[in-house]
Amino acid sequence: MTYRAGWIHYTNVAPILDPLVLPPGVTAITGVPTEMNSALLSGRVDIANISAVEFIRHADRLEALPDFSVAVLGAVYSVNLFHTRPLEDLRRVALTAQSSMSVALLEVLLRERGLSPRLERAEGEAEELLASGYDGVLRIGDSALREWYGVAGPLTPERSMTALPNAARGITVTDLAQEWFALTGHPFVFAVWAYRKENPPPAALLQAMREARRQGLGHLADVSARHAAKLGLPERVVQHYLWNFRYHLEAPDRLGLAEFAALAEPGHARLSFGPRPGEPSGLAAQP
Ligand SMILES: C=C(O[C@@H]1C=C(C(=O)O)C=C[C@H]1O)C(=O)O
Repeated sequence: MTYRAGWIHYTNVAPILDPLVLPPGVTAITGVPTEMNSALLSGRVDIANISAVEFIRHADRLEALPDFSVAVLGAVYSVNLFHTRPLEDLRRVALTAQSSMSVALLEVLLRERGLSPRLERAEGEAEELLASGYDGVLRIGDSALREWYGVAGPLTPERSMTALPNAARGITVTDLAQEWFALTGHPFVFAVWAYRKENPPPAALLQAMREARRQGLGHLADVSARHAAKLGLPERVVQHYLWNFRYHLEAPDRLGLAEFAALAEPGHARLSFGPRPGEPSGLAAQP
């Protein structure tokens, strides 16, 4: 029987997905996070890298791979609130329909500051939406990275990624993962690789994914060069962007995930993870 995968194929997953050779009997489709979240939950695919908040919300039905994540400690550069007023004065914020995780993160961050602007779904370029009456716009993924660089760039020999300004032309960019780090001191996990508990992936797929990640991270300059050309961004930007991700769901990532789960979805079911490589079976330890 065929095992069906669903991949969110943003640039941040390229170090795992670009070199991936699917084993026989496994097929794959691609889409944005909200599409892959619903494809997994409705049974159209058997495994997907999904918004971590959906894994938390459906922890009774889903299990996650123990060693795969899209996480960061500090800035992420591609989950951004673009705004024209200070956070405290925001009235209307446009949310992207592509994301479930960043919306949940924004809600937690606003709640922690006692803020409650109106949140509405609206698609389009951040600058256009800001010109059309929104004072905040949440964007994720490749377009958010590009739009961030449009505000913060250009990179010069003297100015590294971390020295770029976070405001220009009246637009401030607030990086939500950086805000999470300021609040908790922990990494933020955007995505995990989840499957329905009764239908775990074949060992050959796991092996292929781990091999692909080794290849991708081992040749990060090549992966970055390819994607920099596609995105129209300098190689140095994409290299820093990709180097900055944490792809192994390590102990600090799980701590951040558990902390987010407690804040965003109190009362959620216990999170379960598949056996770590080399472990015979059963659930891996909780943080
Ligand atoms: C950091 C990002 O991570 C992605 C953001 C997601 C979301 O917001 O729901 C889901 C999967 C992640 O791969 C990004 O694409 O900018």
